[in-house]
Amino acid sequence: MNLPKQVRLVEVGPRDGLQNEKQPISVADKVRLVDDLSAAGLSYIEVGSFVSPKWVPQMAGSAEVFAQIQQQPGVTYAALTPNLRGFEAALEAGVKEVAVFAAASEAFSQKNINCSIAESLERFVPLMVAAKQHGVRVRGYVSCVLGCPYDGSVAPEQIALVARELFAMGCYEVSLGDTIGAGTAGDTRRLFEVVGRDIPREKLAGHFHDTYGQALANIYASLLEGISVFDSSVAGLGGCPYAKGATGNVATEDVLYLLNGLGIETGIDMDKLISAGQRICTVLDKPNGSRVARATLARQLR
Ligand SMILES: CC(C)(COP(=O)([O-])OP(=O)([O-])OC[C@H]1O[C@@H](n2cnc3c(N)ncnc32)[C@H](O)[C@@H]1OP(=O)([O-])[O-])[C@@H](O)C(=O)NCCC(=O)NCCSC(=O)C[C@@](C)(O)CC(=O)[O-]
Repeated sequence: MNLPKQVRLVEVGPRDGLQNEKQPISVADKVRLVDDLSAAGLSYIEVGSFVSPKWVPQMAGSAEVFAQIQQQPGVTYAALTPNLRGFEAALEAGVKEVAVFAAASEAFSQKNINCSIAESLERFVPLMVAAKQHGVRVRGYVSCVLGCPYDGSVAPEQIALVARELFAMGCYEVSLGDTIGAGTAGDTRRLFEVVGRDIPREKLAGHFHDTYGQALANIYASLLEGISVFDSSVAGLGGCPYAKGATGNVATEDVLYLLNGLGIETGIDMDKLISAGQRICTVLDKPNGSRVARATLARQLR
C-alpha cells in the first residue's frame, strides 16, 4: 500500500495536553503556546474547551485564550464542546470550528460526560443544528477505541457504530481515540479495516496516547491503512482526567520526525516546534515528553 504524500497534524496540546494539569496555567502562557504553535506551521490547533469548569477547571479560561491569540490565516483554531451550552459559549468567543466527543464504551461515557452514549449523541443534535445555522464545522471524537479504562476491550464494530452516528449527524471528520494508549499496531490496522468499511478513510483520523509506548507504531500502521490525519500534542503533554494512568498524546515532534523520515509533507518547522514545546515544559516545570525534542536539545548543548 502507498503511504499518503501529505499528512495533517491536529495539534491538541493546548487542550488535551493542558486539561489535566493541576497547577494553574495563566491565560498568557496558553496564548503564547498557541501562537508559538501556529508560528511553527501547525495548521490546526485545538485551543481549549467549553465544558463545565467543575469537571475540568484548567479549561475555564478558554474564551479569554481565544480572545487573545493572534489568529493566522489558513490556521484552524478549534474548541471542544460537549453540549449546546458549550457550543453557544464557543460561538460567543468567536470560535469557527468545534469538536464533539462521544465514547465507544458506556462506562467511559458516564465518567467523562455523565451520560450514556445514546444520550450524548442526542445532546449533540441541537448543537449540530446550531453549528449548521452558523456555518461552524464540527469534528467528532470517539474515545476508548482500543480499550476502556473501566470496561476493558471494545469491539471495533461498536466503534464503527458510534463513528457512523457522528457522520450521520454532520461531523466532517471523526478522530478515533486510543484514550488509554494500550493499543498495538495489529489492533490499529483491524480498527481502521472495520471502521473503514463504512466510512471513507480520508474522513478518519487517529488520536493516540503513548501510555504503552506504541503510539508511533500505531501511526505507522494507520498510514498503511490510508489514514492521513493525526492528533498529537507538543512535548507529549497531557493525559485524560477520566482515564487514570493514561499518559499524554503522542508528541508532535516525534510524529513529525517519523513523517519527515518517510518524506511526507506537513509544512511544520521542527526547530520552532521544539522551542514551543520546551517553552511550555519550562512553564510547567516538567520534563519534555518528546524523545526527539530531548535528543535534539541535548545535542545542541554539547
Ligand atoms: C458534559 C458535562 C457538562 C455534563 O455535566 P452534568 O453535570 O451532567 O451536566 P448538567 O447539564 O447537569 O450541568 C451541570 C453543571 O455544569 C454546567 N454546564 C453544563 N454544560 C456546561 C458547559 N458546556 N460549559 C460550562 N458549564 C456547563 C451547568 O450549568 C451546571 O452548573 P451548576 O448549575 O452546577 O453551577 C460535564 O460532564 C463536563 O463538562 N464534562 C467534561 C468532560 C471533558 O472535558 N473531558 C475531557 C475531554 S474528552 C477527552 O479528553 C478525550 C479526547 C477527546 O481527547 C479523545 C481521547 O483521547 O479519547
